[in-house]
Amino acid sequence: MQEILTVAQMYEADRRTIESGVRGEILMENAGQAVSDEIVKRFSPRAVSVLCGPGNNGGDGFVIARLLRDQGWNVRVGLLGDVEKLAGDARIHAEKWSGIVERLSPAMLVGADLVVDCIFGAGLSRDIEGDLAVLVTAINECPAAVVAVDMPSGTDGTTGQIRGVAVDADFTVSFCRPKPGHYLLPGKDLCGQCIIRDIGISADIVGSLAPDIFINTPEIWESYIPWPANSGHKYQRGHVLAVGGTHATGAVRLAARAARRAGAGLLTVLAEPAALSLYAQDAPGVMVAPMAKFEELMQDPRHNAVLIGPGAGVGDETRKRVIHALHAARACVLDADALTSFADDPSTLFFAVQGATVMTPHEGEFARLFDNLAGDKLSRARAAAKRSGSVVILKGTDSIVAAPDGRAVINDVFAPWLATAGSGDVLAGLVTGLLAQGMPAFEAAAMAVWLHAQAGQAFGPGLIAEDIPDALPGLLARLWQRKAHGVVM
Ligand SMILES: NC(=O)C1=CN([C@@H]2O[C@H](COP(=O)(O)OP(=O)(O)OC[C@H]3O[C@@H](n4cnc5c(N)ncnc54)[C@H](OP(=O)(O)O)[C@@H]3O)[C@@H](O)[C@H]2O)[C@@H](O)CC1
Ligand SMILES: Nc1ncnc2c1ncn2[C@@H]1O[C@H](COP(=O)(O)OP(=O)(O)O)[C@@H](O)[C@H]1O
Ligand SMILES: [K+]
Repeated sequence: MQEILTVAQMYEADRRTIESGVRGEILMENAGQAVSDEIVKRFSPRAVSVLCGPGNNGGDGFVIARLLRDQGWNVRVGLLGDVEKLAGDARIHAEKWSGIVERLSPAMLVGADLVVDCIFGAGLSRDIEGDLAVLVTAINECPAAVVAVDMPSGTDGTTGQIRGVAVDADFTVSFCRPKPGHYLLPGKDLCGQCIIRDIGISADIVGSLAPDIFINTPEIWESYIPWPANSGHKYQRGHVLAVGGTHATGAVRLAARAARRAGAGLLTVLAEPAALSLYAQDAPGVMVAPMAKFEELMQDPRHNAVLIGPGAGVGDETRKRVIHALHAARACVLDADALTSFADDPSTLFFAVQGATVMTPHEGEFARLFDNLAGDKLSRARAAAKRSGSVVILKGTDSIVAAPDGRAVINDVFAPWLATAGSGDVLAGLVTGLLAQGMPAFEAAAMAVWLHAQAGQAFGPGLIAEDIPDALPGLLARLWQRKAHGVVM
């Protein structure tokens, strides 16, 4: 599992490592070595300016400068403040640098082919302002390639937010484990390629911090995938009830296809008489029933998963069905209109949550339901999961899946092609299809986000929502191969 550590956890890992007998000076040497290795891998010797701040991020810079100069590079070093004011490991390494230390200013960029940003890392504590802001803007405007150490200066490691201004790096080398800010926007974009290097902090020490944020990889959920048994039949793969709207019928048709592709054994769309034939004619494998039968069908325990929201319409009818499904303790996926219908009274919705429930808001829907939650995306998603008692998928490029018990994953797959109408409906269907087969809510939500992102990335330009369900068999086959034969993805 690829753990993500908050900045506070990273400092604690550092502290415990030093307490266990590894000197901080060595960790800093290892950090500088890791960055200089990554630089040398990518560039031939050239004019490099290493820009150092007043803390340990700057200390890393002095190590990088020394190691590059030892390999024949033409290195300039600039420092914010005086060497005499540096403390601890940064001071030790600054004193090992025998070259000139210039004042940190945009003049450092003149003639540089490569800039190493060691101004601020994890210790960024306020907005970058004044002359420093001018310097950061100059870094972003100069033609040199930019390597950020730990974090692009100005990007908050925990939130990914810009504090004033931030360096826009070509690549970022960080240490031990990534921080949320490496994956949350805009941090993710500012990092460029993100490389995480070991610097001597053990896996045991990382484990002792009980990390509960992870990158969304198959290791998180693959052991929960409900693969059908050889002796299985369709009723063991769950029966989805999908509440279809009368007007925007495409939404549930997309969701239904995704739920079936995800493996749901049966799926029935409920709709008003005016729309019933549209759903019936859409795909031969879909069953339909009149909406008037909703409550009756809900009495049959075989109808074990319910999708409400895409194209459902905002209002009383949708509210009633949501509450009914939640009270019946069915696995529920609530999306779009099912969420917006509770904008005026979210606590009634949260109070009704009992069984496996997944809410899939985009930022707009999220704001309607959780209007007083502020802060970064990860914290808001986690707080929303706690408050609602449901698994929350807060969608976007950096989709978060958060569980009420505190676990969270962040999507790390770039797939901008997914920003297309109907793509969220497909995601909701995918989650429902997995829940119907008995997959636990957090794992089902995380797997659905992964499949969705992988499908988007694999299909690439030209993707429309209809393509996503049809990309699933290939991805599922890869997961199956991985289980059956240990094939690496
Ligand atoms: N385990 C690991 O990962 C390891 C990490 N290591 C490295 O250590 C780095 C963390 O070092 P760090 O704690 O010294 O913090 P750092 O980022 O240098 O900044 C603090 C300084 O900046 C100042 N300052 C802050 N914001 C400011 C602003 N807006 N405008 C102006 N000033 C501002 C702040 O001032 P203060 O708030 O105290 O007034 C303080 O002086 C980490 O990123 C990694 O590179 C490795 O060496 C080894 C192992
Ligand atoms: N730039 C992007 N990169 C990756 N995924 C994206 C991007 N923009 C949107 N998505 C994904 O596409 C889906 C869009 O959902 P939503 O906004 O509900 O659309 P719709 O209502 O049209 O179906 C979400 O799963 C979201 O995570
Ligand atoms: K930095």
